[in-house]
Amino acid sequence: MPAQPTGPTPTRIAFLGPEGTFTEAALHSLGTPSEGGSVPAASVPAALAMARSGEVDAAFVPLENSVEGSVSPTVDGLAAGAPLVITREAFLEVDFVLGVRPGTGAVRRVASHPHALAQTRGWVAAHLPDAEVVPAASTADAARLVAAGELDGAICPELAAHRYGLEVAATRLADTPGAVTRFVQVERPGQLPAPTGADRTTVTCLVADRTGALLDLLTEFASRGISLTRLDSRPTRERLGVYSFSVDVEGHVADARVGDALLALHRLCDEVRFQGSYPRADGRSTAPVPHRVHDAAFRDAATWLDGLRRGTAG
Ligand SMILES: O=C(O)C(=O)C[C@]1(C(=O)O)C=C[C@@H](O)C=C1
Repeated sequence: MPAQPTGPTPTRIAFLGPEGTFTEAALHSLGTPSEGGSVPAASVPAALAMARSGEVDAAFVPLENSVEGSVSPTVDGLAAGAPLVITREAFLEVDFVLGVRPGTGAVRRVASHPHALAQTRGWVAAHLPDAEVVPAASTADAARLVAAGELDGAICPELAAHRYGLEVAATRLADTPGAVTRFVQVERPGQLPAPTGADRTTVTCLVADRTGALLDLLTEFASRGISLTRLDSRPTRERLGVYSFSVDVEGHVADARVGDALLALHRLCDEVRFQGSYPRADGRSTAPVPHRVHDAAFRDAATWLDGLRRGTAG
């Protein structure tokens, strides 16, 4: 069951457009936006910029796909620039059709979003071996370009083919059936969604280029019984070999073990960027954690230390 944020619902949300993208479908899966409430953006960076400037209340963007992995423009776009925090997420199963203008003969130039091209590489090699493959800003943008006569075929959601008046020439193009993309809503920092018991926290950490830096970082989570659900290393663009780590972990910053891990990361890393605690939407609850890292264990330990410092306990 999709989890809902507890803060005020944003009224205007920019999404990776144009109309007909998987991103739009995922946004609508969370509830029908009010009239004019969802605003198409030309790219992920454009959607994030609109949220940062206040032109919209939030941006809705793809973050990771079960077959192709992370969506780099989103991971990188959240790691740099004014802070944005994730407030909710959605999952959508993605499959693709080949959209063509009615009456099209040979498909010489076929386009889609790079993530979609990567997920249909095998199908294209088998069925359109001679076609030129062209990257597009999104799957729906590819459909729009085909409708405008600039390309012959779009690898896109069925909805986008219909939206741009294309004929569906082939279905089920995904090389790996059942692929799922995870989308996130990001907003300027404000009130956090309340903990639900099945939450996720996202942080990006910059650590000095030294032996064991990643191991040290992971140890802070492992030693507190915190499970990771995503780990990305991304170049900082300074020089070869310097990376930042973007991680999703189970739990909410309000949970003692997660808060304590973030304190440790703050001491350990050159920079820690908190990118939100929010309900997870995959319906999975947090893996059971040992008693030693329950909130009560942290409270007990703090009381004990306080007693030592006051000289009232031994
Ligand atoms: O182009 C779209 O329709 C998108 O929503 C983007 C996107 C992505 O970035 O991964 C979303 C899901 C699919 O994996 C392919 C493309």
